[in-house]
Amino acid sequence: MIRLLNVSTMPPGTGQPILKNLTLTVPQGEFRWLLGPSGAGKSSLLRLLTLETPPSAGQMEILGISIGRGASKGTSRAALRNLRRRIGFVPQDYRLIGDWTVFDNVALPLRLRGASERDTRREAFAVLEWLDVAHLADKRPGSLSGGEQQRAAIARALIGRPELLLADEPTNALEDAQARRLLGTFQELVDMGTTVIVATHNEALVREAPARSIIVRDGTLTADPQIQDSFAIRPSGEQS
Ligand SMILES: Nc1ncnc2c1ncn2[C@@H]1O[C@H](COP(=O)(O)OP(=O)(O)OP(=O)(O)O)[C@@H](O)[C@H]1O
Repeated sequence: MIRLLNVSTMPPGTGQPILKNLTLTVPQGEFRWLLGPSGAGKSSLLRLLTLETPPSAGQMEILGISIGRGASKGTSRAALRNLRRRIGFVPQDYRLIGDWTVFDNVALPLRLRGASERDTRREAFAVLEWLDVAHLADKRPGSLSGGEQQRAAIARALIGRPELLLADEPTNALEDAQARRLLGTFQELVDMGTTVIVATHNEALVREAPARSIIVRDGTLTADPQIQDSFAIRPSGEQS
């Protein structure tokens, strides 16, 4: 469950809020598209939800944990660290560590949790295979194509079986078939009780899997005109 009540964010040096008075609830196990024009605040909202940017005002609760103003002031560091490990994030710029292999990048969330090397290998290869990049496990990210890097970043976000998955434009470097396959993965996660929020400009993808949307404009939320009951992938070829 995500709950925001009148939340604003003001990253250091900005002087004014980027996100203003956001009030929002997303129940556990639901899917939301995160939509809005370029510069509207989608990435900023995801950074708030991944706890990278603390709220500057308002109240916020993520996966049952209340996040205080200034983050570290209101919630203990240990609680924030534990909470971060329950969240999977696919950043727009992938943020793969260039000196590490794809395998080590993808394994990181499990290693941070203290998983055994055997479990880490098994899980890492399972997600790498699922995303069709297992053959690249020993390569460095710099030698991969954009789409391969994006799939490695998605694998890293999925490996810990997160309770909350946040993805920033996760299909912009993917081919259509891969993007459609990713929709299937989102569906599986939602079926398992994961909350999934995906920022995208890909209107065709949204048409293919209509769902409720969080719509951001100028740092505020606007109403979703097309309320869908639940995330549902349309059979191929069906038109809206
Ligand atoms: N750290 C920061 N300092 C100053 N301004 C920022 C910062 N982060 C974001 N902004 C500004 O906040 C606004 C929202 O940016 P954000 O990246 O969240 O938009 P977006 O909806 O994700 O855009 P896009 O679809 O192009 O990725 C923009 O005007 C951006 O310049």
